[in-house]
Amino acid sequence: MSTYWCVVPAAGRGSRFGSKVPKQYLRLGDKPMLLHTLERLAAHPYVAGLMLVVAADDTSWAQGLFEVLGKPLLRATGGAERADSVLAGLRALPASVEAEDFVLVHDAARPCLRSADVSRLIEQAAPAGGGLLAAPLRDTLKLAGADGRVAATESREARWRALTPQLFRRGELETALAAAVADGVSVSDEAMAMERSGFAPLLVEGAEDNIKVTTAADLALAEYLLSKGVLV
Ligand SMILES: Nc1ccn([C@@H]2O[C@H](COP(=O)(O)OP(=O)(O)OP(=O)(O)O)[C@@H](O)[C@H]2O)c(=O)n1
Ligand SMILES: C[C@](O)(CO)[C@H](O)COP(=O)(O)O
Repeated sequence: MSTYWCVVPAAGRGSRFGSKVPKQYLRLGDKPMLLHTLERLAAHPYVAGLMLVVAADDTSWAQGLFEVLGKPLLRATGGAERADSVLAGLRALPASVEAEDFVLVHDAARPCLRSADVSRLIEQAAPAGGGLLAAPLRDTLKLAGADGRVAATESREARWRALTPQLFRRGELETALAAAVADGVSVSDEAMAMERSGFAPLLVEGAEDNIKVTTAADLALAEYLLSKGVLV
């Protein structure tokens, strides 16, 4: 069975959350959010190892982590933007990870990841050359005007919310991200970089509860979901 390294961008400051410590280090139940995320990834049989990308001034417990649930954990230093951090993580992967090997990228801020979603992503997106977990929009979509009122109702037809993990070949993703960074284009996920390079990633439906913890309300929801033991 093929196994895949996972780059985990965890070098953000959590400015929208507004906590004293970056949100990925906040406790969720019995352990920090980041450790929930790392353990859920490491527990998956398809995951070979973890490349944790932390801020240059990170002095957290994560500096002393060298393995999670028996899977190796390496570390790289992140950059100003998420794309810079992901690129740094890709470049720091072991030489044994060939350019044509697939790698996963998963946000540290998404601790509610389901094992079944990782399996589905890999099994469907690898044969397709790469792809991402995503969730189809199910609410009516409104465009806000400057006055805070509805400017328009946008079609939700064929609109999906990008999640993570995302799965691409190491070499292709490194090239695509480096090109976006060099062009000064802000790419908010790996798929966008790949799209810029002319590749059409496969959309693989993932669970709506694979939430990205951005605000305090998200943290409470993530804690509830993790406490229920339903994320399989
Ligand atoms: N320069 C950055 C920015 C973000 N991230 C990571 O990318 C993931 C998703 O980013 P986001 O939720 O936006 O986290 P923050 O950038 O920390 O949040 P904010 O935008 O509110 O500051 C997080 O795990 C975050 O740690 C990163 O590794 N490097
Ligand atoms: C990668 C991502 O989680 C997909 O939805 C999202 O783009 C990250 O955005 P952020 O602003 O860096 O949280």
